[in-house]
Amino acid sequence: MADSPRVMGDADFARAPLPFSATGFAGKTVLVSGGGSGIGKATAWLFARLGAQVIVTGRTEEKLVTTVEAIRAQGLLADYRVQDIRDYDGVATLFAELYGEYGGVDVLINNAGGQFPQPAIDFSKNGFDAVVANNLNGSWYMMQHAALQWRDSAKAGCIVNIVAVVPRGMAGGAHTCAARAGVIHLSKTVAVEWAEYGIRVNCVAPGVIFSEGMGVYSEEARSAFDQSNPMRRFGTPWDIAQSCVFLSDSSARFITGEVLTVDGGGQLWGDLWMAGKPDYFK
Ligand SMILES: CCC/C=C/C(=O)SCCNC(=O)CCNC(=O)[C@H](O)C(C)(C)COP(=O)([O-])OP(=O)([O-])OC[C@H]1O[C@@H](n2cnc3c(N)ncnc32)[C@H](O)[C@@H]1OP(=O)([O-])[O-]
Ligand SMILES: NC(=O)C1=CN([C@@H]2O[C@H](COP(=O)(O)OP(=O)(O)OC[C@H]3O[C@@H](n4cnc5c(N)ncnc54)[C@H](OP(=O)(O)O)[C@@H]3O)[C@@H](O)[C@H]2O)C=CC1
Repeated sequence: MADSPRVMGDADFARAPLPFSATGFAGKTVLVSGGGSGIGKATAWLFARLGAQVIVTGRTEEKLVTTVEAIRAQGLLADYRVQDIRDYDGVATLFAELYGEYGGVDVLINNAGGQFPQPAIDFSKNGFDAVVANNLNGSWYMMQHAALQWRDSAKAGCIVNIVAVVPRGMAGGAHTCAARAGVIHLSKTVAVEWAEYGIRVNCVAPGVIFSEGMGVYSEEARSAFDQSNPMRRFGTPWDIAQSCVFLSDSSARFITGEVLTVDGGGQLWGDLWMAGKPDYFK
């Protein structure tokens, strides 16, 4: 049971922890999946600059090494592990190793993922399965192993799942839309189940963010992306990194089960076709 509430006053406000203080994450270990590029790389950098020991994971060692070396060159703390998030046993081993080496992680930024653009009617079985395995199953394996470690070591924890803006669907990305909706509702559910362990679970839904990942899309589709929100521009990986820090810091200590949409208003105005707009809709 939580302590009885007490009205905060001047003395409390003078001392309450500041979010985004330059050393706010000192002594914390932050695991960022997909940290070798784009949003994950930016997020690893920001946590490292705020004092955290960051660990980046992904499938391609070269990208992880480049990220870790650049962060270390600034005198900051970074390490990497090669891991495919779709490998359940590998994810279990990753968390066991990090527990042995770093005493576990404090924050999981579940960012690894992606998809290919294609009209849903043309999906092959393997194509659909690969995207769901990547974004839903893989994200879940990471969430569950983080939570198991926190529960078993009686330690609080925080998860931020990077999803996508799915309330209106996502034309040309039905597979990823299904998977991300799954992650959002997994998050809302375990935010309740895991509150008793001191674990907060939130999502960040990025709109169009200009990252290395944009290379997955055709020039025709990509050239319309920046017109899919009322700000009429792309967001940056740094925009998403800051949202991840907000949700992981004391700024969000009373926030769980939430989806923070960071899309320049795209969910309210404009349309996005991941595989290009069919003539019928022009
Ligand atoms: C715009 C705003 C919204 C979001 C933006 C972002 O997310 S930006 C970030 C964007 N960043 C990323 O997305 C990066 C991460 N993305 C990825 O790694 C891949 O997209 C992945 C999720 C498919 C990984 O799957 P994997 O390693 O398991 O791949 P695999 O090679 O083993 O293939 C498995 C099946 O998928 C099929 N298939 C694959 N490509 C295509 C295609 N273009 N077309 C059709 N089908 C395709 C492939 O043919 C096979 O089926 P088959 O032939 O056996 O029937
Ligand atoms: N950019 C955008 O506009 C948007 C992005 N997103 C999501 O944000 C996240 C980051 O995307 P972004 O930075 O833009 O693009 P990137 O393609 O640069 O990032 C995806 C990262 O995830 C890693 N990854 C992919 N699959 C796996 C896997 N199975 N196991 C481990 N690592 C994996 C990739 O590394 P490697 O291939 O080496 O494993 C890569 O570093 C993704 O989930 C993406 O779908 C959502 C909405 C919009």
